[in-house]
Amino acid sequence: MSAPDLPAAAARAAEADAAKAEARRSARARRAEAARDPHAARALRAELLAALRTLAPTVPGAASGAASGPVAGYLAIHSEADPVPALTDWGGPLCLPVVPGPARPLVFRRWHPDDPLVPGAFGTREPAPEAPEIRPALLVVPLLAFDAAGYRLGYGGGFYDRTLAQLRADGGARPLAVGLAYAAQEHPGVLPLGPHDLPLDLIVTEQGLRRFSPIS
Ligand SMILES: Nc1nc2c(c(=O)[nH]1)N(C=O)[C@@H](CNc1ccc(C(=O)N[C@@H](CCC(=O)O)C(=O)O)cc1)CN2
Ligand SMILES: Nc1ncnc2c1ncn2[C@@H]1O[C@H](COP(=O)(O)OP(=O)(O)OP(=O)(O)O)[C@@H](O)[C@H]1O
Repeated sequence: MSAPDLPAAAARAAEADAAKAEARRSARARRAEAARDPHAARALRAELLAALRTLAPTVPGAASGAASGPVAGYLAIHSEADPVPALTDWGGPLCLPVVPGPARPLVFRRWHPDDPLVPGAFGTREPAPEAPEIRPALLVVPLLAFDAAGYRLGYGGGFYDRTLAQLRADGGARPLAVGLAYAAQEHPGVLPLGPHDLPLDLIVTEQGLRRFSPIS
C-alpha cells in the first residue's frame, strides 16, 4: 500500500514516528557533545542535588512540605547525564528501574550505591531480584530530548510513558517526574508527540531547574 492510501490516522502516526527518529538522531549527537564538558557535568550534579533537597525532603535539614519517599534514579548508559553522584550526596532512600519485559511498565527495586547489581535489559544494570520492590515518590528520568512544554523523547521503548501513566493512575500519591539532561538536549520547537506521551513535571539541566506543572 502506498502512503496516500493509508488511513489518515495511520499516516499521521507514521509521520510522527519518522519525526521522532530524526529528533532522536540529532539529540543523540547533541547529548554526546554536551557530555564531553566536565563543567557541565559538575554543574548538573550541583543542580540535581539542590533540586532533590527542595523536592524530596526526606532527610533532616531539607525543606518541608513536598512528597517524601524513595527517589528513583537510573544508571547512566550511552552519554546520559549521570544522576548517581547527586543521589549519593543527597543521602535519602533510592531505587532503580527494572525492565520486567517488553511493553510493560518499569518496576523499581530498592538500591543503595554499595549494593550489588545484575545485568538488565538493553545493556542496563539493575538491583538483584531479592531487593524489595518499592514505589518511588520522585523519579529522575533519563532522556534523549525534551521540549519547552516538558515533553520528552527516550529510546523508543515507551517504558517511562507506561510507568508514569500507571503511577499517576494507581490511586497513590502522585510521584514527581524530574527529567535530567544537558541544556543542549532541548529540542528546538515542539517535539513530535504520540498519543501516550506524558509531560515531565520538571527538568534539571546544568542551567537550573525548570517547572512545567503546578505542584500542590
Ligand atoms: N540508564 C537508563 N536506564 C534505563 C532506561 C534508560 O533510558 N536509561 N530505560 C528507559 O526506558 C529503561 C530501559 N530501557 C532501555 C531501552 C532502550 C535502550 C537502548 O539503549 N536502546 C538502544 C537500542 C538497543 C537495541 O535495539 O537493542 C539505542 O537506542 O541505542 C536502553 C534502555 C530502564 N532503565
Ligand atoms: N501508556 C502506554 N500504553 C501503551 N503503549 C504505550 C504507552 N506509552 C507508550 N506506549 C508505546 O510505546 C512505544 C514507544 O513510545 P515512545 O516513542 O514514546 O517511547 P520513548 O518515550 O521514547 O521511550 P522510553 O519511555 O522507554 O524512554 C509506542 O509504540 C507507544 O505507543
